Amino acid sequence: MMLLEAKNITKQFGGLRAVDQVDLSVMKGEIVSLIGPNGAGKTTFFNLLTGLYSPTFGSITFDGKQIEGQSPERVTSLGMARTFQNIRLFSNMSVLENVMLGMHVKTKNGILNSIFRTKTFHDEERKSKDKAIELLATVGLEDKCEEYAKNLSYGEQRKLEIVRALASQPKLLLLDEPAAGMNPQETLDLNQYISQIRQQGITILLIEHDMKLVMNISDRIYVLDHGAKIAEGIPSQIRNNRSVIEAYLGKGA
Ligand SMILES: Nc1ncnc2c1ncn2[C@@H]1O[C@H](COP(=O)(O)OP(=O)(O)OP(=O)(O)O)[C@@H](O)[C@H]1O
Repeated sequence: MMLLEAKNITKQFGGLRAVDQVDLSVMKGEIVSLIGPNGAGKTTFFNLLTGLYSPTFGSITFDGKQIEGQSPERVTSLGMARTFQNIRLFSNMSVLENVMLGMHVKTKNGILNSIFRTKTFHDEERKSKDKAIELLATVGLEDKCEEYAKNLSYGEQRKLEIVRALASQPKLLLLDEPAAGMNPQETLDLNQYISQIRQQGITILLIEHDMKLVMNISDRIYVLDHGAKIAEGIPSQIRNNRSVIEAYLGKGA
């Protein structure tokens, strides 16, 4: 079943076409990677999917609904969550609070329940807290609930960002360079963790520069260069694709 279908997506910044007529689709349950040299348009494409930018042209269908140009809050509430290339945690809040904030979109607590601190409010808070601890335990961070996010190691902060995204119970998780700055062991752990997330029924779209991780984990790969899609296929097809090799290494490679 198709979960995400982007058609003819184009984003123009003044004279620059950062994304140029890209078609991309993701089936439910897949792990799909989006790769390409620096400046290829990958993050811009994520920003278009998640509502941070509106496309200049093109349509995006997610879980049967048109979402192009919708607000990030609306897109999150429909079941899409993401992490960022540069970690965006609330560094002066605790690990637990960071995850609970990610959950906010799904809790039933309305403004009145929050103001009057009703029984519903307390019940919901308790449920959210238990769920957050359960999620943190999947990455071994349950003992660090009360730590400030800023005191976690870099690898732990990356994991916390993923957990926070998962807290909104997404159907589709977008990961923007999750292995950036990780050592080989942390990258191996991440590989396993992403596979576990998929086993829970969550579909994954990944931007990543670590080719070992990409080739290992992806069902399919899309390659962008200068905003345009230059290849798509399974890992073995992409590894041997002439245009892809040239995009990374230059013509004559
Ligand atoms: N808000 C913006 N305004 C103007 N130009 C932008 C904007 N955002 C991105 N760009 C430009 O669009 C192009 C694509 O950038 P983008 O960050 O999407 O590439 P990327 O593939 O994610 O690169 P990297 O791998 O280095 O993160 C670049 O030339 C960038 O300078």
